[in-house]
Amino acid sequence: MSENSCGSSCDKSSCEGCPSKAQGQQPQSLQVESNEYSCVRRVIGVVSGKGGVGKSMVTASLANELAAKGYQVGILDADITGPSIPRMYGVHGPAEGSDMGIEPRLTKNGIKLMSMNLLLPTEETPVIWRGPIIANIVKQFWTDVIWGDLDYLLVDMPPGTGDVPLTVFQSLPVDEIVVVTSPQDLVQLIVKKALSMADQMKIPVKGVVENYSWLECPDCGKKLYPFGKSHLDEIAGEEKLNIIGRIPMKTEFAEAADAGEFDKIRNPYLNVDFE
Ligand SMILES: Nc1ncnc2c1ncn2[C@@H]1O[C@H](COP(=O)(O)OP(=O)(O)OP(=O)(O)O)[C@@H](O)[C@H]1O
Repeated sequence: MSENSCGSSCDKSSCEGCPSKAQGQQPQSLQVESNEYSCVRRVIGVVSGKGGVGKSMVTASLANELAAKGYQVGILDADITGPSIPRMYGVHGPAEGSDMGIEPRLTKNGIKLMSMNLLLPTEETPVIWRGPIIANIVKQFWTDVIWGDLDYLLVDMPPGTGDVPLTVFQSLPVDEIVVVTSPQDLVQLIVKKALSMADQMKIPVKGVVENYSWLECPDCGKKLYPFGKSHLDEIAGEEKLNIIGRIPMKTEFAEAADAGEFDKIRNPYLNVDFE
């Protein structure tokens, strides 16, 4: 595992020269600076052109696989109106703050989390805010949260290509994106929109993950394709995309997420050789 430039103890002076600092200083950039006690080596945005493809499950699976490889990993839940990451890990708020910033919460497998759900009075409280306020909260998750030393910060992006994802792309130094899709015709078109947005923002695409690729019959073991034929190979070929994984529908994934025990989940369908 490569060292990040911050060294082991992260303070203001040691963070000078860290990638997460330098990018914020680019001229004419809309990017905001990370918290002074954060040293984040790589920021990976997990996006989908639309909701309902299991983006949060894929984000958490990628985080688990990277953490299992020994990397320091964080998840910034930028899905402000539909935050689901803390619940999946059984992590509850309130997150605590100090003069230094807001402390992320830790999952049982050592992943740092920040999400709107950790700041709300109750987890059922709805977030009924307009886009600019939501986008500002996401910025604060970068500027005010004490991420410390991280090899990877995975950003669970809000679905779609609207105002909030746009601001997130512009404000955070997203190094690469992972696109999550499912095997439906309509999704193919929507993936192209997500790719086109990344292209316009000049953010490289690390690869694509297809979720809900198949379902195994519990009786005969036969593979069933409830969402129809996959178009992943076609789209990956056309767009020259790296396929990171094809994930089947598995009851254990949904059960672990519902039970707040997603830290126990390993996802052998993902290839996270990210270096
Ligand atoms: N491959 C899968 N097998 C079984 N359950 C899954 C799978 N992928 C997602 N789920 C479950 O489906 C539900 C919705 O998934 P998730 O919250 O990740 O995505 P989403 O809400 O569809 O996506 P988004 O974050 O794009 O709104 C969750 O309970 C999750 O655990």
